[in-house]
Amino acid sequence: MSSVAAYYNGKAVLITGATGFMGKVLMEKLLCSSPNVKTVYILVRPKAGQSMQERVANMLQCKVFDRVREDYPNFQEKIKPINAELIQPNLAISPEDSEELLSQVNIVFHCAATIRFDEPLKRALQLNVLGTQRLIELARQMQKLEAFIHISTAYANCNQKHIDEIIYPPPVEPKKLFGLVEWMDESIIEDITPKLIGEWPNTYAYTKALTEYLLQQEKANLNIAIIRPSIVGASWHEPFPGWIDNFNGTSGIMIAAGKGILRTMIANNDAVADLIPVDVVINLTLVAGWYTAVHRPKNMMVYNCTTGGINPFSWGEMEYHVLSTFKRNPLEQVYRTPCAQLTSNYLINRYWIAVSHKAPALIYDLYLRLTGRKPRMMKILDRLHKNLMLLEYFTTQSWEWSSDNMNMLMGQLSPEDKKLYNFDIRQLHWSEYIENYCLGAKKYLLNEDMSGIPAAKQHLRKLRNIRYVFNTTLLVIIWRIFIARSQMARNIWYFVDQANFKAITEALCTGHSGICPILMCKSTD
Ligand SMILES: CCCCCCCCCCCCCCCCCCCC(=O)SCCNC(=O)CCNC(=O)[C@H](O)C(C)(C)COP(=O)(O)OP(=O)(O)OC[C@H]1O[C@@H](n2cnc3c(N)ncnc32)[C@H](O)[C@@H]1OP(=O)(O)O
Ligand SMILES: NC(=O)C1=CN([C@@H]2O[C@H](COP(=O)(O)OP(=O)(O)OC[C@H]3O[C@@H](n4cnc5c(N)ncnc54)[C@H](OP(=O)(O)O)[C@@H]3O)[C@@H](O)[C@H]2O)C=CC1
Repeated sequence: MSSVAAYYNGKAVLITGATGFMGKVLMEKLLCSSPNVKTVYILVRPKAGQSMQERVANMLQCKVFDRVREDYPNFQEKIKPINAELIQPNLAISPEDSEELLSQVNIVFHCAATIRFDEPLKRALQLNVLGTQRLIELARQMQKLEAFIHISTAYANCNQKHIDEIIYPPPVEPKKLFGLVEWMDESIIEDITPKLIGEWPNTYAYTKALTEYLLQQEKANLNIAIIRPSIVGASWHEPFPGWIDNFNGTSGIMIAAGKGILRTMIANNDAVADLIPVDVVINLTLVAGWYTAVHRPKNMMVYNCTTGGINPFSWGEMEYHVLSTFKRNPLEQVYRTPCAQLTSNYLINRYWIAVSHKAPALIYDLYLRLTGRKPRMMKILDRLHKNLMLLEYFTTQSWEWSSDNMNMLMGQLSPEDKKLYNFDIRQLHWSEYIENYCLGAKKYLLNEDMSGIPAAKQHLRKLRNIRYVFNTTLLVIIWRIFIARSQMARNIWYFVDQANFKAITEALCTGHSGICPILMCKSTD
């Protein structure tokens, strides 16, 4: 029997952020690998007019739970949702629920966070930093707690070029900012945000750095470990290849490229695209939970969970594999044929934005207007450009992360555990992974069926023909304008015309055509 799986059997586990991308995969893997886990408590808030119960019922219908549903049809009985809101005092957990958590929970996985790069600082502080502080306060009172695992990000310390598995002190004490959040007006906080976040590219990475430091300060006798994944992508193997459920980071950009909307973006072709499959992160997280609880390391362990130093992959390679996959397996009703390029030159990028993004969008929106429909392409582009601008910081630079603790953890595993909780990314074949990722985005994000590929290819052919006709018409119009305005152009045209006339007459007389069909002029032989 696997030691890690055996550890979780009979344990009560608390997960925050269980309705999110990583939380769902964590819950699924836990229930699948340790079906005798005692209880999985999940902190869930009501949202978008749905009660907590409705949200959980909907979530459990999700495809990601197909495997566990098939293997353990009663898995839902293990899940106990708790109404909670991380930005409220005491997490807004009722006294009864709180009592149950305090007496039962053995291990906490803290995944909840706002991951938006444009989150106002006040909200990011309230949720990411203060929310964690509140959870730690709760954890301190848990009588049977064995480990507390916090999910951070590999980019929390992106102001460093080489990132070790240690906690870096932030420029401001997190607790000093709590007061600010309480009394200062939101608009004033907005105004001073650039000054406060300093070298950090956004409020997300900044608050994640503050949270790591806070955990170190608040640790006391708690057994805490921090997991720092880089850019989390679709699953590699589990629960099935290519599973993804959001448009964050890479996924939205991939789809925009596949739809033919994205033609140019700022990125360094040679910079490392530090993508990590979600199942790798979750396997490492579960193993770290076991290790923290069983071995109780003296110092708080930090696990950088990245690929760049072990199995590097660049943005240039990413571009190649994404486009190649979408050419072979097109998305439905694409706007234009997928064709895009990465450039680190801002001028060239601006040029292509004007020529290849905005001009066609204006024409398309005009066409929609003329046919009585609502124009939408410029709106989509505005959103895409905003998104790209926020990601630029990450696509133009490379970082180095040490991964000694991840390697150490691997060394602790039995062959059986290594298989069951595989996080050995040396085995990852990028071309295969990216292909599955793109197909996963097609199937699970856009709900497109693979049987629609022949029709999608037909649509691509139609677009190609439209492009040929459009380009030829444009060329003729430009040439006509040129001829009308330039004597030299008229002379060339006259010369070509004469040459063609001669060639045709000769051919008619001799029965042999020496005309070059492309240039429509006589070949030189
Ligand atoms: C040239 C060939 C290209 C080949 C591919 C190359 C890929 C390059 C990718 C580069 C990626 C670099 C990523 C670096 C990231 C480093 C991150 C560090 C890792 C982390 O620790 S954190 C996790 C990452 N966090 C994020 O990624 C958050 C970034 N996003 C945001 O901050 C916000 O989403 C953003 C960008 C401000 C946009 O906000 P907004 O405009 O308000 O839109 P929403 O995201 O709220 O979405 C609203 C709504 O629309 C749906 N949606 C979003 N995108 C698409 C899409 N492309 N197609 C269809 N629908 C989309 C979205 O799901 C929402 O729907 P709802 O129903 O939920 O309302
Ligand atoms: N995705 C990525 O690329 C990376 C993610 N990470 C980290 O991994 C963790 C999980 O990320 P991911 O799953 O992608 O993020 P998601 O945005 O998919 O999930 C975030 C989760 O946090 C919950 N949450 C947000 N606000 C609150 C609140 N006020 N009260 C209670 N719960 C709340 C959300 O609940 P609700 O459904 O109610 O909104 C959701 O369950 C985060 O800590 C993130 O920083 C790290 C590196 C990369």
